[in-house]
Amino acid sequence: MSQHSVIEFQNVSVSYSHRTVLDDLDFNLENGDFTYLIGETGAGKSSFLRLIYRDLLPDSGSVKVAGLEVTSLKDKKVPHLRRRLGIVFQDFQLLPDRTVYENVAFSLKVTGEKNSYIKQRVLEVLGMVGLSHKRKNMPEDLSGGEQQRVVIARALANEPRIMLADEPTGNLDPGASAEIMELLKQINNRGMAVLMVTHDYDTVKEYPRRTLKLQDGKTKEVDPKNL
Ligand SMILES: Nc1ncnc2c1ncn2[C@@H]1O[C@H](COP(=O)(O)OP(=O)(O)OP(=O)(O)O)[C@@H](O)[C@H]1O
Repeated sequence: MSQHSVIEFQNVSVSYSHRTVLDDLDFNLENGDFTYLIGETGAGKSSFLRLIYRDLLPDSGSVKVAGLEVTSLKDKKVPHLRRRLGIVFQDFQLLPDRTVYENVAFSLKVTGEKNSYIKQRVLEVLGMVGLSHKRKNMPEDLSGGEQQRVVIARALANEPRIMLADEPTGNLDPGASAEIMELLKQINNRGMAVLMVTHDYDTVKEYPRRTLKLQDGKTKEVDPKNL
């Protein structure tokens, strides 16, 4: 793994019942990169992300994430890997019966942090996403964009090195999408690598970054302005 890489795939292949989804693929995400992963429905974007947080093992090849070889990682080390990742997915929803504060605190409690640290850190990350004043509210009191910002705060709480975002602007109106993109940009400017799966080409054009298109099992770099 190069000194600067935070994710490195080498010769990665994934097939489901004889359908090859990723085909001898190489991929590299460097420290501080911001990369979009695009591709048609069924191209394999979710499978690509699942490899990174060890929800899926490849049929062959090597997957290195934040210095760990994921393919040979013991089960008990998987939480250790996931703490190095901030995960912002549409299906990682907030707990509806807990306040905003508790939703963010939860991810720190499971790692066994001290209460005094948890309090300080939760207020810090809620401040970063501009939602300290909503800490006592329930998720249902928040707009979709605000809820997504809480999800981002929760993902930031453990100070991950890499942010994985799957369609973070998927269900949001343009104003809320812009807020989420500004936030991801800020997070990236602070040095965190961001890998974002999206179908939202308007956002990609507005915030152009390295864009990889997944097609026929491989990634190809495309010009984000010509999508
Ligand atoms: N567990 C599975 N068993 C069998 N086939 C699967 C499985 N998971 C995914 N597939 C198939 O593999 C292909 C890639 O799926 P994947 O979800 O990775 O694509 P995607 O690019 O994320 O799609 P979308 O944009 O619709 O979310 C699809 O044809 C899908 O039906």
